[in-house]
Amino acid sequence: MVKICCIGAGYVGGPTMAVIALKCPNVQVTVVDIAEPRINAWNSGTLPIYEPGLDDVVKQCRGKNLFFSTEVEKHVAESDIIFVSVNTPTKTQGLGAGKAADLTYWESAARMIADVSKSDKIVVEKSTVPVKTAEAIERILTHNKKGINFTILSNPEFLAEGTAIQDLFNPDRVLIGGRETPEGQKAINALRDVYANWVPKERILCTNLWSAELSKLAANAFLAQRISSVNAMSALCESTGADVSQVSHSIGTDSRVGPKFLNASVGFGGSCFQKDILNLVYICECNGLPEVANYWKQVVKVNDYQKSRFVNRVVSSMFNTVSSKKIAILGFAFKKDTGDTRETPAIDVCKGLLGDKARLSIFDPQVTEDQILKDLSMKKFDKDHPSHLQPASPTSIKQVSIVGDAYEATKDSHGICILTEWDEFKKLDYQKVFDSMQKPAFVFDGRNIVDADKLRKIGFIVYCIGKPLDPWLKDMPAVA
Ligand SMILES: NC(=O)c1ccc[n+]([C@@H]2O[C@H](COP(=O)([O-])OP(=O)(O)OC[C@H]3O[C@@H](n4cnc5c(N)ncnc54)[C@H](O)[C@@H]3O)[C@@H](O)[C@H]2O)c1
Ligand SMILES: O=c1ccn([C@@H]2O[C@H](COP(=O)(O)OP(=O)(O)O[C@H]3O[C@H](CO)[C@@H](O)[C@H](O)[C@H]3O)[C@@H](O)[C@H]2O)c(=O)[nH]1
Repeated sequence: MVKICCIGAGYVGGPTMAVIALKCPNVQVTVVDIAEPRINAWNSGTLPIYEPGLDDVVKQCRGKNLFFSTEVEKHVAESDIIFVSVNTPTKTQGLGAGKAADLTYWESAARMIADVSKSDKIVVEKSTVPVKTAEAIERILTHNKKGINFTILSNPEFLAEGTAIQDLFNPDRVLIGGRETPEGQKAINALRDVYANWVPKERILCTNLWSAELSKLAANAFLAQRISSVNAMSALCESTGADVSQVSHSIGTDSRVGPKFLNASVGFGGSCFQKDILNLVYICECNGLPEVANYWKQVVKVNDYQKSRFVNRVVSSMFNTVSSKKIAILGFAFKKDTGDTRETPAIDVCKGLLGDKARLSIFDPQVTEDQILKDLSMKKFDKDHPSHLQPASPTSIKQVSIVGDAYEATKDSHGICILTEWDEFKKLDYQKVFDSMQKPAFVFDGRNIVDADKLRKIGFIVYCIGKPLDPWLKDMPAVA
């Protein structure tokens, strides 16, 4: 029986390995992590991450051919294939701080693999890493060879949170990169055989190591670039009376562009896009390509601009001050169907409004009070580091309250900011909401999910990203 071990039981390691276990009953899969609470949660009835369909997959194979353990060294030593799916966050200190990937966790995993291994291993990069990382990892693995052969593969993950299970069941492609040597090709074939249990052959792409590593960064850069492009257009739409949804639709019907991933928003979030683009920028700079670096840097800059534009719109619409006004924040996760808040635009929007002395009442159906308070007190980039490096307990913030439903959040408020596209926010009784609010009552829809005309009929002043402006909003001072 092939034995797989995955180091890192996070958003990628957990779901990915659960699906491999489900689809390959003849493979034994063990997911290991140094974080004991996380492993305990994987072994309990309440999984550590919220992902539609995940509970069901885990229930079907946990205890049969899927195991979660903190005995990292033991399982690494016993396995044939080792996936490494640890964090690769943005460096916060030292050379490349604020841009380069922090490979501390990867390096310590690689050193441990080298130390405990007693038989040949295939080591698979599952984490997103800078191009050429495999070369460095190879050096670590072979520094004390003991006659063991380590073959390194790059197998980046393309799942998106909220749809992880569906993405893993039916991936657009699985990418495997390896050395162009007989050992490299043999390792590629071994991993291809695992995926071939459920992924059609033509969707398993095999490349050299550097193409696979770079393709992951390039894929995220291209995806994020689409969002920044449409968000840049949204600003122009608001100035001209064009409607960004109509513009997106018109562009997306060109089969060369395609219709997906063209929704204007308050900005993209999530643990990957910003981190991976900054990493790409750093790699370009290190390779003496400042023009290429600046091109990609602009994608992040436009995203920051979109978030501050949103805050400015809220403040300027409300007589240029939100001081002491209650603002309801509906949604804090970076997208719907996840409880993940890493790099969520809600953090920057809330901090911006707090900077103008607003009182915030925040509701998200999947994010806990502790998490929101931690996020609002944490420094940029700290969030993606393991929890033992984060503030132990959240500090309460005077102007912020976290509430249990949308009606409580909006009661007596002056304005509502919709920051996550949860389905339940589309179905609220907006007449009831309006009746309970201060007047004039504002809705700032950062996800373009409400029926704006219906809300206007009720009496709201409504702002939607990239849509023709209400007369009220047009008359307010220009937004930077
Ligand atoms: N989250 C996503 O949607 C997604 C998608 C594709 C790729 N990725 C990439 O996958 C990687 C992991 O992302 P994630 O979201 O799963 O992160 P995560 O923080 O949810 O999980 C990483 C886990 O690794 C553990 N860990 C760190 N060092 C360890 C060590 N030395 N030994 C054992 N365990 C260790 C941490 O405790 C943590 O539980 C990152 O490189 C990320 O860029 C993420
Ligand atoms: O048209 C769109 C699409 C997305 N978003 C926002 O973009 C962010 C990222 O969304 P999404 O890509 O769906 O989620 P992630 O889980 O971050 O997945 C991305 O990042 C992963 C980590 O690398 C990759 O594996 C995935 O392929 C890639 O889609 C979220 O804030 C979305 O709200 C928009 O604003 N407009």
